[in-house]
Amino acid sequence: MEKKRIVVKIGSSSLTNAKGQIDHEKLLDHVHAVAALREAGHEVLLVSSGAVAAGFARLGYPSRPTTLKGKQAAAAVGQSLLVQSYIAQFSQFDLIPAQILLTRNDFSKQERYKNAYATITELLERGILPIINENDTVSVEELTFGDNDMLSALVSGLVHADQLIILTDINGLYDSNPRKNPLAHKYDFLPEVTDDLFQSAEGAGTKVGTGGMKSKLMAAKTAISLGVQVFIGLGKGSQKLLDIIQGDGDGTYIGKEGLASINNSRQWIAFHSEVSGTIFVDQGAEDALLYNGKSLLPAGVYDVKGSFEKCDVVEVIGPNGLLGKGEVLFSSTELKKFMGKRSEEFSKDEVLSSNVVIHRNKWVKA
Ligand SMILES: Nc1ncnc2c1ncn2[C@@H]1O[C@H](COP(=O)(O)OP(=O)(O)O)[C@@H](O)[C@H]1O
Ligand SMILES: N[C@@H](CCC(=O)OP(=O)(O)O)C(=O)O
Repeated sequence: MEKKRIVVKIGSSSLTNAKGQIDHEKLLDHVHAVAALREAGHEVLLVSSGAVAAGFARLGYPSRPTTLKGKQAAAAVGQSLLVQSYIAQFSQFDLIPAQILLTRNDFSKQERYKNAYATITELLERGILPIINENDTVSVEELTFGDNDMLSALVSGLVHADQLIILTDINGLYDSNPRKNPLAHKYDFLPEVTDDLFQSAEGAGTKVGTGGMKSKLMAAKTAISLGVQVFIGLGKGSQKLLDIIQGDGDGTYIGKEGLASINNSRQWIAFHSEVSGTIFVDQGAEDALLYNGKSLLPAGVYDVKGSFEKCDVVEVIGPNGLLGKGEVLFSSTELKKFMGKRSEEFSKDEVLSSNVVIHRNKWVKA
């Protein structure tokens, strides 16, 4: 069988009980299934939720806390308990877990993003099992990934995974919430995530889950745009993940075969970068960028807003609105001087390291 790289996301509801304790039977079931995937030769990364859910009871909370400091304190306690359990259980399969806690900032700063990629790749090459969670204890509310569904989608793009498996407490996406509507119909396969699907998806099903099916759909949409196929559902026993990758899982498969993988520079520009300014371009430049796969040259630029440096990310506006984002090779001061000019109009003392404003490899359409 062809070796695959699989990201497995496990939700709080699939690891803990409502009393704020790790459910060791559930955890062990996942451990057996991950070990079987590894045994079959596949690479695995776990994105494990459950820190808050596993920690709150020990802090004396009767249920999952709602305040930021309550959640952060619970996560600090629960994360250690979770990883302790994983280390103990994986050791019987000679698998060594590595804890990776990420914040939004680790993705939005390009250097940190590249570093996260390098470290995870090194761990995988050495046969280690990365166990990833959000660094809840230090994340500021506005900077979080939203939830671990989105984190798992971004991680699956980062590592160019073959598949993202989102394990939850329900066997897939239904056309309405099956906990409320017994006649709800399950989707076995969805070629893509269309906007109308969001109407059928509601919030979390239990007191420990956070995002519900809505956030899983958002995550699936993101993963697919990054070239990663998705499965949302459940299973039991050591064969469950092998069954899922072979197409026999109990859930919803999303995305067609052969999705194009997106290189990390483009992923970073599209999903993580902060925009430092705006460039306005004419119709010729719009056609070059959108339809002809060309780089943006100064001749097509007629206005510049904001103050940016070379290698910052800017958004580009054409006559018909937002076109996309890209890494700029001119500072805003330089671009104001050269906009509207053709390369041959640059005088000798104006020779720059590049006459390209945004290279096509560092450009993503809106
Ligand atoms: N259309 C839908 N199809 C399936 N489940 C849905 C739908 N809308 C809402 N849900 C709810 O989403 C829940 C799973 O999300 P969540 O509780 O956040 O789990 P997790 O902890 O695994 O992230 C299900 O238990 C279900 O109640
Ligand atoms: N980082 C949080 C995850 C919160 C979250 O997204 O939970 P879930 O919806 O159960 O995947 C934790 O470990 O508690």
